[in-house]
Amino acid sequence: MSRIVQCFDTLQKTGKKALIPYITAGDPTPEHTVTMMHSLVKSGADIIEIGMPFSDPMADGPVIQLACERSLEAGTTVKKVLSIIAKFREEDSSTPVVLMGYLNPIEFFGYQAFADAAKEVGVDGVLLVDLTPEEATDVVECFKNNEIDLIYLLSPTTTPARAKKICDLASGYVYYVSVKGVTGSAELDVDSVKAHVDSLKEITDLPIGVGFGIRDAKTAAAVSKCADGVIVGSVLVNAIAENAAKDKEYIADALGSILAPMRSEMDA
Ligand SMILES: O=P(O)(O)OC[C@@H](O)[C@@H](O)c1c[nH]c2ccccc12
Repeated sequence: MSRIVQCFDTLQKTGKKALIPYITAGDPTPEHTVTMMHSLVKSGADIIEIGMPFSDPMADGPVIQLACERSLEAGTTVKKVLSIIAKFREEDSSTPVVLMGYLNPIEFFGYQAFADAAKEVGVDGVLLVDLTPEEATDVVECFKNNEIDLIYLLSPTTTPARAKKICDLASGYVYYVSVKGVTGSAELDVDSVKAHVDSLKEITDLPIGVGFGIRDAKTAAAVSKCADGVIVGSVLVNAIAENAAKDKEYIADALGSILAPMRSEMDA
């Protein structure tokens, strides 16, 4: 059983929902990330989504675009991201880690080489934003052979037929994007999310995580009532930006103080 499957299994037994924070690896520098990851776990994260910085992050709004810029500026490479995960694993062997990224840098690294290295350092899942189910086959094999879960995005505009096709390829969980648009959106309509998640539940048994536009504890709790997990990115990344000049413990605490209230409100 993969760490991700196990995680959702345990949560389900205790009636809890997954809290999945996102940060960009290497933001503001590669030296910061591991400390931040441990702080996120301490503050209630069940799974951590780590972004691999990319120069042209099409699905990201300004907050995460700038995080990618800071990270690339600080010299973060795919190799460096993998070494960050290895370092995190020295002290945490249980929290699932999902690497999120765009195909270009990974294609350059080599899909098989990347999947092998990701497995080696303890990555549990990958979310490749621009990997379409049509072109997925050989790429998918590289990850499947390494027992790495492939997380796919479903959006409000995904047709039921396509959603079914994607869910059949996916493992671990599926990621329902709550709004049309990019990361860091302001508006999320809980009723519409609930309706979409309910209809996805009819076509898949995989857990459903919901992300985009969740920035406070109240919204996190409301969304967690209608899904299996909530993903929170830009509000954390924004706190990194605001405190980028401070030391890493300070930033790690700042992240914890955003995440912890979400955890308590979700569990209340
Ligand atoms: O930032 P938000 O609105 O809280 O949404 C989470 C999101 O940032 C994270 O999951 C993510 C970062 N980059 C992405 C690109 C595509 C899909 C998802 C993502």
